[in-house]
Amino acid sequence: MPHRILIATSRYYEHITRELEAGVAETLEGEDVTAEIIEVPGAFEVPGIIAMAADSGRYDGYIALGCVIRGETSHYDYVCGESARGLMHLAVERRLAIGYGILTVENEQQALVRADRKQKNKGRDAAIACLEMIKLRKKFVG
Ligand SMILES: Nc1c(NC[C@H](O)[C@H](O)[C@H](O)CO)[nH]c(=O)[nH]c1=O
Ligand SMILES: CC(=O)[C@@H](O)COP(=O)(O)O
Repeated sequence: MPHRILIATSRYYEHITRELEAGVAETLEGEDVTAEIIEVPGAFEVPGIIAMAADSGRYDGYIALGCVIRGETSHYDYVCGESARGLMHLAVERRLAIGYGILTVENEQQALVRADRKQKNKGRDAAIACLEMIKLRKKFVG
């Protein structure tokens, strides 16, 4: 039975998140999984859509993708902090297998390097984490 993965992706910096998605897709290739992408406006909405999807019971794991670039105000801190806190809450309180692929960076150049499959490829890291947490969850939760 293939593992069912939901990729919850922010469209706020689409040219960045598309590259993260490509890193995820490359990593999942050849794995016994099915993957579905759902889009949200920004990183702030990612935990909420995963919570809603988790209520369906249709997925074994989740990959959260996004890109948050610091602006002039404290908004960056809230978007980064609350999206991370929301995902951690889901992982711990609802035992969800989540790979974290939301970039939190100072500028676009830092984001490009981290999304690029030939450089830091953070999409791959998030996919690997999700796969490993799905397997570990089956060991402890069933
Ligand atoms: N500035 C960034 C945002 N801001 C938007 C929020 O995530 C949210 O969609 C909005 O406040 C409406 O609820 N989102 C990112 O993903 N990246 C940013 O750099
Ligand atoms: C991360 C953000 O929300 C940021 O892009 C918003 O920019 P600003 O703080 O200049 O309003």
